[in-house]
Amino acid sequence: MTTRTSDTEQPGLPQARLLVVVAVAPEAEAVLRGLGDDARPLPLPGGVLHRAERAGITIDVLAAGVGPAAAAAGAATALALHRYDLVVSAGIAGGFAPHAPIGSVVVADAIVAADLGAETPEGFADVTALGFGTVRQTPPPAAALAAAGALRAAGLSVATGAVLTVSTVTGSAGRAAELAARHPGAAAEAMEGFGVAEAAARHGLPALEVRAVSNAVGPRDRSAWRIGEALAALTGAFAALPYPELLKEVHRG
Ligand SMILES: O=C(O)c1cccc(C(=O)CC[C@H]2O[C@@H](n3cnc4c(=O)[nH]cnc43)[C@H](O)[C@@H]2O)c1
Repeated sequence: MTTRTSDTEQPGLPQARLLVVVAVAPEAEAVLRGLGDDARPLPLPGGVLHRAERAGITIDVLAAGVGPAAAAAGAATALALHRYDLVVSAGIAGGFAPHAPIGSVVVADAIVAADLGAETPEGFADVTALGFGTVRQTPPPAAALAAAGALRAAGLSVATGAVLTVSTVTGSAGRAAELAARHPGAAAEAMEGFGVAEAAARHGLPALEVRAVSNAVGPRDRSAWRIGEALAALTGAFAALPYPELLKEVHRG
């Protein structure tokens, strides 16, 4: 039988738990460095969770793979096997100019599936406009605000706005302009947030998205990606997030 409690949990005194879902191992390592690097591995079907403790809170980090499907499958697996209070999608991202320059950290105020829909003669129609499904998950506003405030207080360059989830990395100015026009004020583009947030929603849990910007959304220029800089910003963000406050806001909401 599957159990949803951990070996660290006291009966009658459930420990607060957070699940962080990233795409690839270097992102998981960056997050874990921010948490203090004392994580231990726990097997999970199709992957490995790395469990850290911070401020009395259990934080599990999972590298679930690139793209919304892998992210949703990984998150759903962890959520089925363990109890969590909050889920965070994290990693590197493309930033929309001028809101989110390279090296900045983006805290999502909306997590939007930006290419889930159909092309029509009148242009793109998302699945909500087509009459089924949703393309937007909204992080708890107070928790997102608390996260952004703490990151700013720690000296990080922080932007807030929608983080778009796409299945194809934008590689042209035309596509960047089209996305920006459809989602005014969008701060970043990545490939996993909506999958993670959908999995969380199925379990009745809130989700945040925290991204460090490695490149500008626009014409493809691999030489301009600053992955090391973004991973360092991700480490800084996970060292500075106010975990007890986030969980308090989530439980209050
Ligand atoms: O274009 C390339 O050659 C290339 C080289 C290395 C990595 C990639 C990726 O597509 C990584 C995708 C991975 O990183 C996130 N990410 C980072 N920047 C963006 C972006 O501008 N648009 C979408 N996703 C981005 C994403 O969440 C994936 O996990 C490409």
